Amino acid sequence: MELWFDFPSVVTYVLAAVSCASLLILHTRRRPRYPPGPKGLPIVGNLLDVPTHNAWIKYKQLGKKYGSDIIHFEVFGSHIVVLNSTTVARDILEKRSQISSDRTHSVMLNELSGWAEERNFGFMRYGDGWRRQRRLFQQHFRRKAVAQYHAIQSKSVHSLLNALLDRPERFIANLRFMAGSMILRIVYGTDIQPGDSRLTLVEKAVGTLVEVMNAGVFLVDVFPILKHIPSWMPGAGFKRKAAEWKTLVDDMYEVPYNDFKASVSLNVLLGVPHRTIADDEYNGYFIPAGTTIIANAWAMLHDEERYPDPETFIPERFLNKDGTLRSDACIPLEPFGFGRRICPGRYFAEDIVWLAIASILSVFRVEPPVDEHGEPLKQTATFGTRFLSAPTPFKCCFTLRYPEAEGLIRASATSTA
Ligand code: HEM
Repeated sequence: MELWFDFPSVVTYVLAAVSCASLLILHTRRRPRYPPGPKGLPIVGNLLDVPTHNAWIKYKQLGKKYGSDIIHFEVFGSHIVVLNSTTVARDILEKRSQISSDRTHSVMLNELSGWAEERNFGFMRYGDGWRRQRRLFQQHFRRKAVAQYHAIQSKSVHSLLNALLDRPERFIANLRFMAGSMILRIVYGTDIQPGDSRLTLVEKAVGTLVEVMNAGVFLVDVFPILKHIPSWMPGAGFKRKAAEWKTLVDDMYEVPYNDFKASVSLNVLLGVPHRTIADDEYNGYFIPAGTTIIANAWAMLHDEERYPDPETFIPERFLNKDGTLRSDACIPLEPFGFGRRICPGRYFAEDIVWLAIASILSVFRVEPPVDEHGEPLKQTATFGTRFLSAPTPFKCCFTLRYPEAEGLIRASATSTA
């Protein structure tokens, strides 16, 4: 794990030394029985064991190593618990949701970088304020309410098909534009064109969120008192960086545009961490109040017992021998989180993902590109290794399934424009 801090000043040293001394005292006390995990070092604990790249894969490997679906880390006295199976995640985040639905307050993220809790209830601490916001949101996005967006969703998908016909090589940009422009139509009734500068601004601002999440541990989150050191001091590089990020985030919130961000962060392999608000015991393990809980959705969806050979694309795994859908096949909910904080946008998301995939496949054959001998080029699926992982750029061809498809695509794009 990276420690994000540049050359410390004398003040920083003194503050850190005092806090380290307290941590050392705590460390030497009798240790409760936490879930298994790597043995940490004095004071810093598991700082060097918490992975920052491909964390979902490493958490699963550690779970196997310790023979447990639940693993534990301690960093500077703060506890982190990772849940690698759906059963454990349901037990802790659903059955005990009254104590496991809080969010961690991060000085770096929520105070210094502009991602204030009041700007997005996804960051809000568990309580009445969050409850009010969530209720309001759900009125517009619950299962029955999302039908009102189907016309806009169809219109966006029709424009997407048209864009795929004109610029198939830009398929990733086309998909991102569909998501962003659709949210704008729904929330503000605004139509935008590809390349709109506000869209670029939002993408940059969301990038800062990813950077904060990726950076590892910020000392200011371990010792919040450091937020008071002036930005010009040596050791305050994190404050200068945060000020840069905050400028972008503030700009984004100034334009009526920020809801776009929900649509760009689709691949949340580790969910959004929860935090516990009371001491708990699970299967004989102690989980103290204030523990950060990470649900490893990737590990759950790569469970070999549920999905044999999980890395291979085998759609038939969901079908009966006669080609009909298996009665126990269902859309896995793990990517949308758990319990009281489960993604309230999931019905909307499921509908648009289904509509886009079904529409693309009904008019296009999506295939790998071919080499000079007409043989399909072999491509390995690789993904980003850090928080919000997306597939690394790859090539594919969109070919019309039948000649009349072009007319259909053009006509539907014009009729819904
Ligand atoms: C495939 C698309 C999506 C995925 C995979 C996804 C995933 C997630 C996850 C993992 C969480 C955290 C859940 C937890 O804490 O346990 C979350 C929260 C949230 N999502 Fe989504 N999401 C998607 C689309 C959307 C959309 C389209 C919207 C808006 C229309 C949305 C709005 C929210 C909000 C407001 C929260 C915060 C909920 C809270 O903290 O109470 N999401 N999402």
